[in-house]
Amino acid sequence: MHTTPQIVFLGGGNMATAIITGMINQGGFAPQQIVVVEHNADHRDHLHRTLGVTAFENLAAAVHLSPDVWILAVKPQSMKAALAELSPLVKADQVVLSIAAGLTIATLSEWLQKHKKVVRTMPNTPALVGKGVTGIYAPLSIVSENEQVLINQILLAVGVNVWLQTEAEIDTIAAISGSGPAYVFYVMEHLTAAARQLGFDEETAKLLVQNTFSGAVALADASEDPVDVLRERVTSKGGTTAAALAVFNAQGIDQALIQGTQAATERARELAVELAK
Ligand SMILES: NC(=O)C1=CN([C@@H]2O[C@H](COP(=O)(O)OP(=O)(O)OC[C@H]3O[C@@H](n4cnc5c(N)ncnc54)[C@H](O)[C@@H]3O)[C@@H](O)[C@H]2O)C=CC1
Ligand SMILES: O=C(O)[C@@H]1CCC=N1
Repeated sequence: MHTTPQIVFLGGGNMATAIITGMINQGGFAPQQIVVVEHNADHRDHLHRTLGVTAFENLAAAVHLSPDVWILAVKPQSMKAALAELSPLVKADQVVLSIAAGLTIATLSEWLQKHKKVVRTMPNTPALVGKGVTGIYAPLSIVSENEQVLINQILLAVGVNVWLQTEAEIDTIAAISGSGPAYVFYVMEHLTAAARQLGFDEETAKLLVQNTFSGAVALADASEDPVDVLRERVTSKGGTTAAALAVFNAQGIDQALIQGTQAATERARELAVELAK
């Protein structure tokens, strides 16, 4: 590994930009340590202008690069074509870290001419504001301790990391924290609609819901009590909250959450097969 690690991103869209922003603004990385290969000129300009990183249009312009870590940040559907170009440039001692949903280590390794040091991660979109959760699966026998430290440092720049023991856990973490922001937005969306039905205008409904969510999360963060205790504290006996919760329970919302996350896990497994083609 270089004394000052070098990182190359393949793809410089939303997620790569979020990670690079975190690496430079919070993670202690210098712009000189990072290069991006990105087809889109606007994305390249943005990365160069705002963060000072070098951005190349394609891998042909980047053949001289020899990074410690390649980060795969293109969409899953673009990955096969991207790896066909990348494959000849990857050396055995370099880590290839994927943030793409659904593509297994076996598939990525296959597309990289059996490259061994492949690490798989499952980020989530709050990474865009530095509050992400990233699941990381790195086969520990083939990724050194120094490499693990570097991977941890890169992803800590956009939130918290959870190191997983098996690759199968990437699918279950996808069902919780990967897709989870969508579940939260779903509840926010429908609570906003409920507020509209009760007569609030759009702006007030949004304000009520947004601040109720951020306030409740801040309270849970600040409190040592678990969320069920916090919930009970809001719920007066025979009061309004109890009336609402009785309906939620009767509708089986608790069970729906379990079944929904099971469906997400199953879909992740199916996607792995579909995307491998
Ligand atoms: N768990 C989750 O919620 C999330 C996971 N992800 C994963 O992150 C990855 C990136 O997603 P986004 O940043 O949202 O996508 P994006 O579309 O914003 O960025 C991808 C970029 O790759 C570029 N690109 C495509 N092929 C290329 C190639 N061969 N060489 C160079 N550049 C190329 C495109 O021009 C584009 O700017 C995806 O694989 C996705 O699965 C992203 C967001 C959230
Ligand atoms: O919906 C998806 O398939 C991806 C994985 C986790 C979040 N988005």
